[in-house]
Amino acid sequence: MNREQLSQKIIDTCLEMTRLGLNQGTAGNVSVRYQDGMLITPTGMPYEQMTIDSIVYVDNNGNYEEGKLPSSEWHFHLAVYKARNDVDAVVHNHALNCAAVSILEKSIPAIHYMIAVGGTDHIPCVPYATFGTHQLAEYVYQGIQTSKAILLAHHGLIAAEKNLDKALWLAHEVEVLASWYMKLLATGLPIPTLPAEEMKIVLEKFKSYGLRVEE
Ligand SMILES: C[C@H](O)[C@@H](O)[C@@H](O)C(=O)COP(=O)(O)O
Ligand SMILES: [Zn+2]
Repeated sequence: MNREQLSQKIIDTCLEMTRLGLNQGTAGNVSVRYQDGMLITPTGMPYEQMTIDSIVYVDNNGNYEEGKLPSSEWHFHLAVYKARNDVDAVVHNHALNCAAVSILEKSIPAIHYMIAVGGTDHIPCVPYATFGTHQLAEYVYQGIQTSKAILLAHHGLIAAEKNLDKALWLAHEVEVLASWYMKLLATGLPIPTLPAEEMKIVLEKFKSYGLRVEE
């Protein structure tokens, strides 16, 4: 895809993220790897107002186009691309249940085999740091190496995948997992989790599972 097509795809992904109930207001941001950097949503702009000209190119050194302001979270988007060669798209949101679990500063354990969507047996929660900082990007850099989906304490979710469709799909799956976990926590009962051996089997099966969003 060329820059215009990728920019339109970013906007469509943002709008779909809101339609799925995964975000609100101007929270969240979306990027794709592009040339020697990435294309990313602008800061503080409602998704409905974005045009392809609003999307900002940021190079791998953090330089961006004059007259445009990229998302305040461009540091952590670049950190994801630096940490993982196997992903080309990043979605960040403040989805209700993901944010709720992140406020508890908890990772989501293996409550359901679908926890394997991130590539490991839990969805990690990285420590809190102020939005838009190098410290937050550093926590993201560490956490995203373990899992393609991570919670940011007292903030929200990051999901990274091969393309935007897959990244949004992953974000949606993790929000469902987070909603189950919040319901389970509310019961006050002990929460059983799947054993590590079973999760190893599921993780292996997921490598060739065919019903995930096509590339
Ligand atoms: C304060 C921001 O909303 C922050 O939470 C950021 O993480 C976010 O989600 C949206 O910021 P941008 O509009 O700068 O992408
Ligand atoms: Zn945010």
